[in-house]
Amino acid sequence: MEKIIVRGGNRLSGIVKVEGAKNAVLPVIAATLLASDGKSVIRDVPTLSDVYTINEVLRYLNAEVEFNNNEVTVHASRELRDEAPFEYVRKMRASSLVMGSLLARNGRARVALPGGCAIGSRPIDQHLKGFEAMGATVKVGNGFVEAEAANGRLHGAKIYLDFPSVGATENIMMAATLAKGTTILENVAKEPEIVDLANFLNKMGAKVRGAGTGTIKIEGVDQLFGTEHQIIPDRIEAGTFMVAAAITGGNVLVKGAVPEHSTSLIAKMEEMGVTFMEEADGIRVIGPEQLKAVDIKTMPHPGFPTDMQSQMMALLLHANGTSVITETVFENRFMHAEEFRRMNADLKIEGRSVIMNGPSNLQGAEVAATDLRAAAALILSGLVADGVTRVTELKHLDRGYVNFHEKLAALGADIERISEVDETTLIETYIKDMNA
Ligand SMILES: CC(=O)N[C@H]1[C@@H](OP(=O)(O)OP(=O)(O)OC[C@H]2O[C@@H](n3ccc(=O)[nH]c3=O)[C@H](O)[C@@H]2O)O[C@H](CO)[C@@H](O)[C@@H]1O
Ligand SMILES: C=C(OP(=O)(O)O)C(=O)O
Repeated sequence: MEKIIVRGGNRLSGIVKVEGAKNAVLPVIAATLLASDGKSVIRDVPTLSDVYTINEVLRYLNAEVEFNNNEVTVHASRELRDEAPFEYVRKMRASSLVMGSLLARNGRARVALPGGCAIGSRPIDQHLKGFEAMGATVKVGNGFVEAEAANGRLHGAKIYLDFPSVGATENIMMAATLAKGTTILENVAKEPEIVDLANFLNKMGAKVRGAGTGTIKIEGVDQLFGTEHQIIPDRIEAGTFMVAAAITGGNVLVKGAVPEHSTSLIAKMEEMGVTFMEEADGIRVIGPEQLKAVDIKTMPHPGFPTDMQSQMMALLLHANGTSVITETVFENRFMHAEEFRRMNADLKIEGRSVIMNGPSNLQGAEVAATDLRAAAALILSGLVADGVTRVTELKHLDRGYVNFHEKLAALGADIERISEVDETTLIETYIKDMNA
């Protein structure tokens, strides 16, 4: 079993470079399927397990995919298969983002239902509502969603999302690019990753307007073409390193971080006493001697991002006073709270809120990551806990962070990643050797 081992107490200083955004690159790679002519070249692609998974999905669908030196190249001009099986969607929910592209390209798509995960039930009803409005017949059965466009092509429609879902906005936007007529999508997600996808689609020849606002208008075109694109920096990875600097009272330049992508996070951390300085190539973050308690409510962008909620919990546990975090985006994104409690955190869960009395006298312990952000958050707490923290279930961390422990070590953290052979494996090997 792999573990990250952190010994708390070091202040971080230096420079850390942010990777391309996971949540931008996954929909962009899914969108490359829309190009029936030419190759797409995507730059600044992070070497994350999720990227390898989406590449495998595309290969299964009959696209040619290469991934070298942070560059993904996709040729999708051959005839594509219609189906994304469960083995991929189970590994990564975002695999369901190929549905919009497949439906647009092939007029038909069959994709395994993603199901829930550690942070909530995560239905895709809003994606399906959009496809139906555009003329698709949608059937759900045997663990799959099957959608088929009448006469093989979707048509434009006016669609109002019940909630500004990131995935639904992306999936419907991709489906609408090749539809006949104009689609008007209202109450959409406004995340920077939506804008990045729209920019990519437009470079492919699509006509998408309004990304980043509450209404997106997509005029369907007859064909899309491969193009080149550089992925935006990962604002959640950047935010995680901002918290790392702040929690240790350190001084770190987060290179590549875009201030406008992290407005709500920076505002909250400033309220806590953290200093931010915009520099030519990033944001410098300076942690105070003592952090102040604040309240946080997660919201769709430009509100406070749910993907920074667990890292902020680590920071608030270290702050002076009572803080409340309210999670409004996912109904069950507090699994990490129990792990923090194992580190002696003083916190109480009340419905959708967690109340913390800080500063907690955090103690090192063995804790298990429950999702990718929880993994990062537990490591952040380990940076200031008394003694040694061991974090397990690192497969979650590898979905969203490239060389996380190495980047922290370069900033001065006492951290290593080890591979421990567990006792059962040792006994099994011993018995095998005895019998040989
Ligand atoms: C790969 C990717 O980009 N993942 C991000 C994306 O996930 P994802 O696209 O799955 O998140 P959504 O914005 O769709 O989900 C937000 C909420 O809406 C609900 N919902 C969503 C769709 C739907 O059809 N019906 C429905 O009820 C979900 O259950 C959830 O409670 O946005 C989330 C919210 O910022 C982030 O935490 C994820 O990191
Ligand atoms: C929840 C996240 O990702 P996903 O939607 O891919 O599970 C995340 O990036 O924090």
